[in-house]
Parts: sequence; C-alpha cells; structure tokens
Amino acid sequence: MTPSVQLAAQHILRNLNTNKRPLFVAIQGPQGSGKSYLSKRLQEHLQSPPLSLRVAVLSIDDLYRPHDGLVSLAETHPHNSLWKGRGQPGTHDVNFGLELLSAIRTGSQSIELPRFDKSLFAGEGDRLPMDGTGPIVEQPPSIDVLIFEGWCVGFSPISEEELQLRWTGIWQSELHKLQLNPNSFRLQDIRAINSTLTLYLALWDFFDVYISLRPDSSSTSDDSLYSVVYKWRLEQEHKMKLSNGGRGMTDTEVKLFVDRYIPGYVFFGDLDRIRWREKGLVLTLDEGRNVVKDEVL
Ligand SMILES: Nc1ncnc2c1ncn2[C@@H]1O[C@H](COP(=O)(O)OP(=O)(O)OP(=O)(O)O)[C@@H](O)[C@H]1O
Repeated sequence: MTPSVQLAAQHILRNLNTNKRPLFVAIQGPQGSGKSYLSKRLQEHLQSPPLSLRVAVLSIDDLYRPHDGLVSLAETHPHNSLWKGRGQPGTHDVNFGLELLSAIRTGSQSIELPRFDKSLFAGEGDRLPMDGTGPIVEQPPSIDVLIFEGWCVGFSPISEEELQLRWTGIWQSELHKLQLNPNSFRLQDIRAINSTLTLYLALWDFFDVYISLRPDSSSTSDDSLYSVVYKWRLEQEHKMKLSNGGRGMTDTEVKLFVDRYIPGYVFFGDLDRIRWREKGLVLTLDEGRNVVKDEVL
C-alpha cells in the first residue's frame, strides 16, 4: 500500500465513529495529483477484510449541471470565460448535490449515484440518465464511508477586501511566474466564482473529514507552487493517450486547460483551519507524488 493510502486510511479510521455512519470524507487536490487514484485505493483497502467496510465513492465531477444547464450558464454570462464549459464553481448543480448527500446521510433507501459523461456533446459532457444503470448505494443499513473527491472541494469564499488584495498581489505574481495570459482572467469573473462558492458551503457542511493533496512548496524556489500541476496533468494525459490509441488533448491544450483552474487555487484554495480543525489531513507531495509531509490540522 502506498504511504498516501496508508495515511489517509489511518485518518479515516481514527475518525470513524461506530454510532454515526456514514463518515463523509472529502478529498481535495489539484489536477492530476491523484485524487481518483487515492479514492479508488482507499475504497479497495477499506472494503477488504479485516475492515470489510461499505464504501461509496463520488466525484464532484458527477454533480456538474446537465449539458443544457452548462449552456445556459455560459449564455447568461457571455463574457465570463471561466464559465465557458464545466469545471469551475458555478458549473455544478449544488441543490442536486445537497439532495444526494442528504439521501446518503439518511440512509433509508437505495440510491443511484449520478454519472457525468465528459465525452458527450463533442467533449462538453452531459449527465447520464438516472435509469438504474449507474452505481447503486444499497441502503439501509447505511454505508460506512462516503468518499467525495474534487479539485475545489472545501474551497471557501473570501471577503471583497481579500479578493482585491490577492488580485493585486499574489495573482499578479502567479500570472508572471506561470506565463498566463492576463487578458484571459477578469476580476469580475473571479468575483462571480467567489459569490457562487457561498452556496457550496452547505455541501462542505456534510463532511466530517478532509484530506488535501498539496504540492511541495519547499522544492519550488522561485517557481510557482502550481508549476507541478501542469506536469502532473500532462503525465496523466500522456498515460491516458498511451492506453487509448492517442485520443486526448495536445500538450498546448493541457496547458490552457490547467490555466483556467489556477485562479481557484490562488484565491479560494486555502485550507479552512476552523472548519476542519483536527479533521483535516494535509499530504504534501513531491513531483513524483511521494508524500514528503503529513500533518493533521
Ligand atoms: N500514488 C500514486 N502512485 C502511482 N501513480 C499515481 C499515484 N497517484 C496518481 N497516480 C497516477 O497519476 C495520474 C493522475 O492521477 P488521478 O487521475 O488520480 O488524478 P486526479 O487528481 O483525480 O486528476 P483529475 O483532477 O484531473 O481527475 C493517473 O495516471 C494515476 O494513475
């Protein structure tokens, strides 16, 4: 078992209360950091004897608005490039997510988990019909653990004052370090994401435990902390293309794809230490995704 799986499993088991099930576990990390990998390995480990727990895994990607909802969001905000297509806060169906998490918490009936198929509508994606062909969470009794993973899980809105400070400070520095096109990002679009994040707090309220995968800042010197995210995401795309006969994004497309997510980390990605006090596990990863530090905060 890799150290990240071992450390995350220990953190989950420490917090698993025999009287209160399911335990809601959030996993956050940047693109290509290994959230899906960690979620899958954790599920396998926790389900195996002697633990034999009942574990379901869900991605925030499966909560995207259906295709028509994504189109209507983009059309009603034609100048907001961050809402052109899925990905950012605002492109998920938060109410649908709240109903789903509520039903899992109540545990009184079986539930089909949603699936978002990214290949539909020429790559724009759509939610698949909930017709019984998706993964089913068999209830009652309640499952033991729900793992919910996503790049922006747990992100918090910030004050207008903080938004302005970051815009003129750290954001300008990241634009330069990562050679981002400044014209691609507008303060009002980041402000719109900030407003919509307020709605997401009700989703985060469900979670008992938080696990965050973070790049190692000590190895980056003058570089941006986020440079490694490009490397991870590129590796992931190359690996996928090797296995599917070459279908996927070019290296330039991967760069542009990751660019769109950088404001999320810079503006909203700080760990909410009050919300996750003693329930937050931060795993710091080197470029090879090896854990170089683990901290419960
Ligand atoms: N600990 C690890 N050991 C070996 N390979 C790993 C590890 N973690 C992740 N990987 C590999 O790295 C790639 C990216 O991992 P994964 O798809 O889990 O990332 P992700 O954070 O879910 O990305 P995204 O947000 O883009 O979906 C995959 O090819 C995965 O197999």
